[in-house]
Amino acid sequence: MGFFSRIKAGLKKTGAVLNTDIRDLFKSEGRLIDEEFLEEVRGILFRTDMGYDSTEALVEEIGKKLRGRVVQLEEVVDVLKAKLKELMHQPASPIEYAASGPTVVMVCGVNGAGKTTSIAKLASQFRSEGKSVVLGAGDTFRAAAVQQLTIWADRLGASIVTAPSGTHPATVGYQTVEKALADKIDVAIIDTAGRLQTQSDLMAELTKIRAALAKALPGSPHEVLLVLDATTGQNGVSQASKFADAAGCTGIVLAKLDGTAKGGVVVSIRQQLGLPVKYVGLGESHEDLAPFNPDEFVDALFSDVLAATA
Ligand SMILES: Nc1nc2c(ncn2[C@@H]2O[C@H](COP(=O)(O)OP(=O)(O)OP(=O)(O)O)[C@@H](O)[C@H]2O)c(=O)[nH]1
Repeated sequence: MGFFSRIKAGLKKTGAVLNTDIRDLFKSEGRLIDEEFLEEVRGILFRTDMGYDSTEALVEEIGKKLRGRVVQLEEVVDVLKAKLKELMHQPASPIEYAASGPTVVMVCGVNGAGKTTSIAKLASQFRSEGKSVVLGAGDTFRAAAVQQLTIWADRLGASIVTAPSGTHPATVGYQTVEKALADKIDVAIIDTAGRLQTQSDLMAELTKIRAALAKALPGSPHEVLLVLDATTGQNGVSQASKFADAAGCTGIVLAKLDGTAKGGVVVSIRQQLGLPVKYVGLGESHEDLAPFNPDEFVDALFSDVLAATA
């Protein structure tokens, strides 16, 4: 499946809410765009977890372009799509590769967000591009996490650096980058233990891990990816701001987008934090990761609404 059909399948739940509800606004021949209509659209957009600012920006745009006119569904959808694309615009390349030497990617997030799965997916993607990969098992608290990552490394043909339980994760990060340098490995992906954004000591630890990577290879980490569970909707936005402060996040991997009707949170993250969504997780297999492309995301989100009226 190409990106479009995969993301369309992944966005089924969000799309269902959005498309059915918007279509329902147009039961008769066209609809007058007045305050009542705008209020109804506001409610629908809000339910997809787009957040206050994005919802207001979209409603305002519809008002500005169409207020006082009787229009068809397509015209409203066109305005929504154009504005959404504008709100989410971001650089095309998901990963900022190092100019030379290994590219170092640090991965963080709350417990159960989908970090390990996302690391496996990223490793799989890099391997399919012919890149060599080393994983750093930085979750030294949980033996199971190390085990799981080791299984993925074997399966995907990646190297792995592990350390005895209780080793400081910054040490594992440092050693992983050292190995990448020594063995001329293209990409080092450093796992970190899950933590809550309210645990200030653990958040400070992220700053230390980051510093250790920079010490092992100045200029690294090249990417610090925060894995967010899309099903948490707006909660993800507050998580992201804390992680961004502590770890200097460069982008988001939005996991579990397939399991939620809250896919609109993508818009909110971009708007409120300025952080690009770099990848989306669309299932549990190591192949279920897609680089995020805002234009295709928007087209996929609204594809059913137009198909139904075609
Ligand atoms: N449907 C779906 N499930 C996912 C996705 N990503 C991860 N999962 C599932 O979410 C659960 C948690 O994923 P993990 O990768 O173990 O999460 P983690 O953040 O590493 O967890 P901790 O190490 O406990 O902090 C697992 O059951 C995964 O299979 C996704 O994109 N879609």
